[in-house]
Amino acid sequence: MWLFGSDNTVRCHCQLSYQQFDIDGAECDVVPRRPVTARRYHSLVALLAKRPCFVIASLLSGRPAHWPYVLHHATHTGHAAPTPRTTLTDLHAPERDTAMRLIILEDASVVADWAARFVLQRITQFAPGPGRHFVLGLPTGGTPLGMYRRLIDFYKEGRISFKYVTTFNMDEYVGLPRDHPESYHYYMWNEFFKHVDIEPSNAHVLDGNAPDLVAECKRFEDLIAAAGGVHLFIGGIGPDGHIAFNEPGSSLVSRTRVKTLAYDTLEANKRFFGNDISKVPRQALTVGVGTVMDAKEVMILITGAHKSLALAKAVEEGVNHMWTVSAFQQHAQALFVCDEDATLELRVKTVKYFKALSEEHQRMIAGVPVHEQRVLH
Ligand SMILES: O=P(O)(O)OC[C@H]1O[C@](O)(CO)[C@@H](O)[C@@H]1O
Repeated sequence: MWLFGSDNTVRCHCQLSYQQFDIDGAECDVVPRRPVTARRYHSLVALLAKRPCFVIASLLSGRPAHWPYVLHHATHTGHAAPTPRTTLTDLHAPERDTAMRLIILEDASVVADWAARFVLQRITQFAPGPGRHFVLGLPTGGTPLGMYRRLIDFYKEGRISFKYVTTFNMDEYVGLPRDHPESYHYYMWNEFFKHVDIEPSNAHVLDGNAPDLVAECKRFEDLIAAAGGVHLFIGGIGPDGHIAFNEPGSSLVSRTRVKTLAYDTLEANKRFFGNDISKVPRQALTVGVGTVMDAKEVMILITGAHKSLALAKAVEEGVNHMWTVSAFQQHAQALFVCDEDATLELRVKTVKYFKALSEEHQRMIAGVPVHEQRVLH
């Protein structure tokens, strides 16, 4: 057995490694640069037990040069060890197809409906129950409102339950009272939580009034880890391409922290504060790009012409910390779900390409088992 670990770390001896580690057959330790979650550790161990050859786990999302991998030598299973001919493509192969999918729908209401159906499918197929919670990351803002309304409809129709769902919200303003109509606590409770059967103790929103904001951010990360990580993180973006409140220039491996909001964000959000920019809180607590990247799957909702430049930067240009949502090009399972208006700055060929896949995209909300959903990118 070549794998050693504890709840918090994974370390293995291997014959193959990547980039900064010795390559060419020399045994070496591969130590992730940060702890892995207990859930990831356990699922890795489970995979090692099942797979005949070897398994690679990406432990830190981001640019390939920063991805440490755990390579499993198959000695303990009695199968052949991987050979040094393993290609970079093999090293990047995830459990399922890797795909950045752009799903282009008619308008904002169709986006809301599609997103809600996607959540319905994911939760239903996961079959949550006691001791088996589906973990959902949630956004606020105008864009996801329609999705929440559809989810409430599904709940009322008896098609979905949130009893065994744990949620983590992306962000919260600093210093805004919890009962302020623009606080994200207030928003989540009024727009969603109070209408469904979620246990309030399972619905986590950062506390922007905590006496120690840094400790609050750490507590939030710890809670996510204790929940076993996020299955599906849903996000919204700002017109400047920020995800959650990861403003332009944020680190693409950032974690939950305090952020000072950019002028563009204050401008964009003043509509919620009587169009008075001075009333918009200057700071927020936000999950980091790295926090969202850790989710198994990410769905980003983008509607309206005012987000079209951000969408183009997100999917057509390179990964760039000035458009933090572009980081999700490198996520193994990222969906950008947008309306026609948001495609205005995209190239015609980009739009045509992704629209040609729309039949496959529809399968994602049609009850087709996840493992049968192959997008031929
Ligand atoms: O959907 P809207 O109203 O454009 O708001 C999006 C905003 O919400 C956020 O998700 C903040 O919570 C940001 O990403 C963005 O500023």
